[in-house]
Amino acid sequence: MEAATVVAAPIPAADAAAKALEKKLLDLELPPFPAPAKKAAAKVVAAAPKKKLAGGAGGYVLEDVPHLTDYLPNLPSFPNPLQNHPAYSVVKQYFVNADDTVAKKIVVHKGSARGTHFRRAGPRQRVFFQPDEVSAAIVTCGGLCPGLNTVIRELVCGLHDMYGVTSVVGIEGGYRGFYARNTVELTPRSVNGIHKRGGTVLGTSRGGQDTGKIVDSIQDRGINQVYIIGGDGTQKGAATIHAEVQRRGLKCAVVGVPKTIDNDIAVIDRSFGFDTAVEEAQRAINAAHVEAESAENGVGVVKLMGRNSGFIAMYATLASRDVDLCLIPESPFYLEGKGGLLEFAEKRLRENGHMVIVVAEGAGQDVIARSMRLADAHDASGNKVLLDVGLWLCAKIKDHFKKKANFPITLKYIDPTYMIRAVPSNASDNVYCSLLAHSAIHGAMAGYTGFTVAPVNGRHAYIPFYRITEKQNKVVITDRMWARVLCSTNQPCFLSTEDVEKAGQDDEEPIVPLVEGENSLVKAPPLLANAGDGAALCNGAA
Ligand SMILES: Nc1ncnc2c1ncn2[C@@H]1O[C@H](COP(=O)(O)OP(=O)(O)OP(=O)(O)O)[C@@H](O)[C@H]1O
Ligand SMILES: O=P(O)(O)OC[C@H]1O[C@](O)(CO)[C@@H](O)[C@@H]1O
Ligand SMILES: [Mg+2]
Repeated sequence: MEAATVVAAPIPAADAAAKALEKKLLDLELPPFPAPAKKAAAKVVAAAPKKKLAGGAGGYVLEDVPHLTDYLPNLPSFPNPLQNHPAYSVVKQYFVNADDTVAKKIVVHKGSARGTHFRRAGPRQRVFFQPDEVSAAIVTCGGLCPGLNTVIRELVCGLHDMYGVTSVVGIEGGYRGFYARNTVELTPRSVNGIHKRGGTVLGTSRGGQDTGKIVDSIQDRGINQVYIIGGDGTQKGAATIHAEVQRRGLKCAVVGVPKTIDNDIAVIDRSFGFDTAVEEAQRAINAAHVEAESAENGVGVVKLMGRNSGFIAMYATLASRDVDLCLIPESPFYLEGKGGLLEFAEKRLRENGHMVIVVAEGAGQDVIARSMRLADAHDASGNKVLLDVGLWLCAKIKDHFKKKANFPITLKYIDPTYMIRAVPSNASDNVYCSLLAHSAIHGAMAGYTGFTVAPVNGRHAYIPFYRITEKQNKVVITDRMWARVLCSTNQPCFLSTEDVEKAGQDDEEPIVPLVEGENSLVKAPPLLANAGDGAALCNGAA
């Protein structure tokens, strides 16, 4: 049977790109590998994070967030209007205790230190803004993510319904909208129903982060609460805005709401929209499976988002159970030779007659760059522009089987990357977004600033910006979750002992020494073979 490639919209452009890529791959006269282009210098003021740490008994550490009174000591406070709110006044213990904190690590050992804690999110007895004094602004930055509109809606409605705030504006088109665009008035009426739509009603962008101009705009417009919804880059920008607001002595709370479809923000449990994205990815995987099953030696390849972190691919694989091979940025792989991807594909096709491959867009970038000898390119925010691993992989697989006698394959490529992030959020993400927005509002009203709000071990917490931005959240390939994936797909793990050691170096928590029969297997199995040998960690397991 003839091998075929199906690429999702826009079909003509993608088809042309696929052909061009295939031609490049097969071209042996490659130009010399050029020096990587220098990353464009970010036009931002570097934030100097001032850590607010407090110690306690038993190795307890509170990594606290800034408060407006840190630099405006004489700010008056007022009773929280929620005390008289018909809905909330009947709730027993509605206000959180002043010293409630949330533990970062909840699995502890007898005698281990209590460790890092964050300030618990929620309404306080006293607030530092009168409702009619608040002038709030909301901005969305970076890529799209299901749930952006829900967060916007709940910020507007929450400010209005809980605290009686009526002055809320939207900043259009991301950070640059602060100084390049007019604001748009947001009312409960104007945002009603937007949670049923994908995208962001405010628009978004990358680049254009000019801290000086943004804070000028905040100051000129008299904005005193800024809600900044965005990913790791956005939160770094928010940190610089907060630093500048504080330097100018403005009474303005700067609040980050973490958004990332890739789930690459550290510390937090998961990001909003992630659930929806995984659910949507199932539809593409199902389609790939149906196509693959219906053809002789059918191969379905699905590319999912995940620039540096392969969480969507990992969870979509685990949820689907139809996937034979999951490739993520954190786990290097190789194609040729014993234990390589092509050998595995051949084996799986001989056994099952079809296979499904899920590949995160950031997987295998080094391998592709080497084979194509391409230079690095970056987007307006300084993020690396990725090479299309999906098209590359399809070309390699097709090429491999073309050379095999009596082994025709039918390959279908599905690229739903933008489809999974453009959909509206599902029910559980909608609830999550609402709580997130409410926690953000309570924090700002209580005078906290310079923080990101998110669940940590199931409890909402206020986390200092530096904690969120110092490191990206990545799939730990030496962790149980990735082992579960390997066990479910029975794919090779491709790792050398060196790779495993390197992966272990990033582990944040010290590894507890293994005690045979307690926290380790009684008899350690031969874990991994050398690269090139490629024996799977979980091959043969159920
Ligand atoms: N180090 C930084 N300091 C200040 N601003 C930054 C920094 N990195 C990125 N930004 C700004 O933050 C905004 C969003 O950044 P970026 O495009 O990287 O998306 P993101 O917030 O990381 O979201 P995602 O990656 O999930 O799409 C851009 O306007 C960008 O200029
Ligand atoms: O094409 P855009 O809008 O720059 O976004 C693509 C990137 O945005 C994300 O969705 C979020 O960072 C990544 O998964 C993806 O690489
Ligand atoms: Mg990012």
